[in-house]
Amino acid sequence: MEEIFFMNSDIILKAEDLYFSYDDEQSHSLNGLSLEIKKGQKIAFMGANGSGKSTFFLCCTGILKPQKGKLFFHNKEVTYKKKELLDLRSKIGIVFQDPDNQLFSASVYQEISFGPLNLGHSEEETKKEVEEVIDYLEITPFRHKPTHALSGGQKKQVSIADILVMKPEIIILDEPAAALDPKHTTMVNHIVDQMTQNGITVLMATHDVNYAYEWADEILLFHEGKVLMHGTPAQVFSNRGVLKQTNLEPPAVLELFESLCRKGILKSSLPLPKNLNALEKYISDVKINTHYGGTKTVSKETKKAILAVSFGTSHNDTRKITIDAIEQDMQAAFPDYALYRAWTSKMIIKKVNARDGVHICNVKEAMEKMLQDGITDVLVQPTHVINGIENDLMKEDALAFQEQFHSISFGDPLLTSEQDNLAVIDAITSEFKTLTKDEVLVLMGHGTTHYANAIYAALDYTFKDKGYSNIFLGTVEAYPTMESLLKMVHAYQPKKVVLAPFMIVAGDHAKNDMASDEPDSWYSQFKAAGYDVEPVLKGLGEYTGIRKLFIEHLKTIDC
Ligand SMILES: Nc1ncnc2c1ncn2[C@@H]1O[C@H](COP(=O)(O)OP(=O)(O)OP(=O)(O)O)[C@@H](O)[C@H]1O
Repeated sequence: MEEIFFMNSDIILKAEDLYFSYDDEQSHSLNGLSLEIKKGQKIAFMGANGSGKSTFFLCCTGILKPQKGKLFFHNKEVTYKKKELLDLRSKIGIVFQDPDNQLFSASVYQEISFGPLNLGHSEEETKKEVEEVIDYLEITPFRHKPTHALSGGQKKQVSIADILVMKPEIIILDEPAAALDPKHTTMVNHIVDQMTQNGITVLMATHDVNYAYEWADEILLFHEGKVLMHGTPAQVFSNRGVLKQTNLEPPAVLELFESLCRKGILKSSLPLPKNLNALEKYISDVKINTHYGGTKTVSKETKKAILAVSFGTSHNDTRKITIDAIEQDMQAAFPDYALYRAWTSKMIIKKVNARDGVHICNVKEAMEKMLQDGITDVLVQPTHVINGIENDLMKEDALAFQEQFHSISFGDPLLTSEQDNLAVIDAITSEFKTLTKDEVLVLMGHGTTHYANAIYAALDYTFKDKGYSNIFLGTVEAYPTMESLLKMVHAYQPKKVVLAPFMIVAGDHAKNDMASDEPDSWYSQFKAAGYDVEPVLKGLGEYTGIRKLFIEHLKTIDC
């Protein structure tokens, strides 16, 4: 019986623990590979030579059969039975790196018509399909040449035509620009763009970091036959550790952007530029405009708004005294501005909607709402703690509306400058004035894989530098970890540990990971280490000093 699994309907292709060996299991070219591909996405497969990308592609099209593991296409397990393979190959097409491995007919027409005829299409149908693709891929000028007499670029066009004529759902391109000159590379890239616009899912193996960074929705980084990391191009290319491990360099535009930030020419709080044009725009905005973003011609009437962007929380108790309180302070400080709210966590928005019937806008929806309300100038103030992934994505979403507003300006997240760090230390120490020398305060930050995570360890250091040797800052998801905190607290030898969230709200993490009785909560772990432990369920949004700092960030951009 066919095995049908429940999966997210967006997932078109899924690999589960695939193993493949070319040499009777002496070595594994696929080594427990698992991945999921969403429909309509542009996925770049990257990684060192020999990391298994092509082997995976050959398994997807049934040219190779994995020795272990499962592959699903549209939720259905690929069984590699002969009958099924023909159908699979008409839906998942592969364009090989070397066209000579693909083209085997004498003429261009014969070559492109082979697939449809093989699928049983009539001569007439096939002719129509082939002519369409010849026209679409601009093959007409060399359509009468024998295939062996074509140039490398022309052969590539024909090998793409071979696949496109089958109207596949997924196209796999194995280094499509390899050995092509810049003109033909641009042409192939253009064809790829058209394919994705037409809803085809494109999987592309490439070593071109600059192209992948700009083109892909997601990068899958292969290493030794499995996926080492996957994520948006910004997430993957910000992780220098994994790039080094997979022999990749960061894209030039990112290196240049970081260098300009280090020199103080650009603010590192800007979203990562997607390409050289975006970077150029940042640079030209520096000269002419302290804001960047809005390009719409100034209208006589301006209508200003603040968009307060938070991660969000499903805990109404903490929301009222943190996010709501911050927004109330913003409104009080800027009475002439309309105030809008957006949250960035899709999961929380969904949860609140289902539970309370309340719809909270995401950033895009809030921008659309402001447009409808006739807002011309927007100050976007995140309540994010650090300049991490959430903040970058939020800016990308807001800037998608760049052309429709006169100006869009962004306030910095909580911890952006040296002064911010000192102000946050002040806000926290005034909140915990009664802390004695026998007691330590351990703060729980969120933590992220983004390089901005370094701020947590830096702030922990600054607490000590400013004389607060009994205040420690760790994170629930990254470094500094609970393990480091236990060591550091142990070295201090306190009588009591006070725990508090270093997050805007005292929500799930504070209630569960920090303060609950669960054996792996921070409360239980410090308790088990022999300390008297007092959790304080107070989000940073409740601290007057923290709310004040967000208002100052807003005032900095309102000029
Ligand atoms: N036909 C083959 N016979 C034996 N071993 C092979 C064969 N093809 C690939 N391999 C081995 O399988 C491993 C994975 O190779 P694969 O071609 O899948 O990597 P890749 O990530 O596509 O590399 P590249 O970036 O160089 O195209 C390598 O160790 C390679 O030597």
